[in-house]
Amino acid sequence: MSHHPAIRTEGLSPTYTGEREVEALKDVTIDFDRNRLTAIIGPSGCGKSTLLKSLNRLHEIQSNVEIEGEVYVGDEPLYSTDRPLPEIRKHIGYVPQKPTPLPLSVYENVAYGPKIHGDHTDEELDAIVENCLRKVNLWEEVEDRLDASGAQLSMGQIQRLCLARALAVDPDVLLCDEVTSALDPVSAETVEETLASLKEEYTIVMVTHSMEQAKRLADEVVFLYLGELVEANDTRSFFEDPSDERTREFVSGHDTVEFDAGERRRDEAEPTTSDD
Ligand SMILES: Nc1ncnc2c1ncn2[C@@H]1O[C@H](COP(=O)(O)OP(=O)(O)OP(=O)(O)O)[C@@H](O)[C@H]1O
Repeated sequence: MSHHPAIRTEGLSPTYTGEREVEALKDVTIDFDRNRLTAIIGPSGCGKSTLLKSLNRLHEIQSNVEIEGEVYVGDEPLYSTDRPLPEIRKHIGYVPQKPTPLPLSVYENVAYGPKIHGDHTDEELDAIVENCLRKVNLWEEVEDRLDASGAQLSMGQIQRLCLARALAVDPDVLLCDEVTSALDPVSAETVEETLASLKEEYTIVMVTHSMEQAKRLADEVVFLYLGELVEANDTRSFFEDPSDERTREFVSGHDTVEFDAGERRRDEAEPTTSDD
């Protein structure tokens, strides 16, 4: 347990309400340490996306969800609060799986958030855009086409543009939902390198289906199984000396477990809406 987590959950139990109720997470209490990259892994349907989205109340946009428990961003509660949601969300950037630029220029994709959230001069905006594009190692590739449409970039460049867009409002925490899974191997590697450098400055929580990626990038690993937090540990201990039998099984032959758990979940409930 960290003494100064950037973000933490306490007894978090989100339930999707609909024709059939699904308790997607069961009483999950976890700290996400500052300036660390935490990978959330586990079989299909175990609640990875739900946990990630609970960390900035994103699932509320798409689904009927009832939340028990709380998320704290620093000391501030995310759920039992009167503060406007956009103000809280500003501290928690979210990057989805599918690289999706806004239908705007490269420059405006990054400037969009700061323009909404603050009162900046043109010079300040220029500096924010350049700084964020440099942080994601994209500046040199796009500095001569800042006015071109963001959609004209390659998929790997777009994903780094999305990261730059998330950084532009100066968040503390970055939530990354399988951000390399839609990319070719070379682009995925570039995005991984970017994440590795960003964790020096930000707290990153990342969902991944790739154990190898978790091993390469993560400082901490969180393993979920059927909505339960089974094990959370530093990456090395997690993979070399897992303490729970389910973790051992997953680490040594995760494909089988993934199939079984996915089937069980699908039997339990059919989601009414997709969250992907
Ligand atoms: N919008 C929804 N409505 C109802 N149930 C949902 C909804 N979204 C997810 N669920 C259910 O909640 C549980 C957790 O889903 P979640 O998407 O968080 O898992 P996951 O680990 O991210 O899965 P995957 O690896 O397949 O993306 C599953 O049983 C799923 O069917």
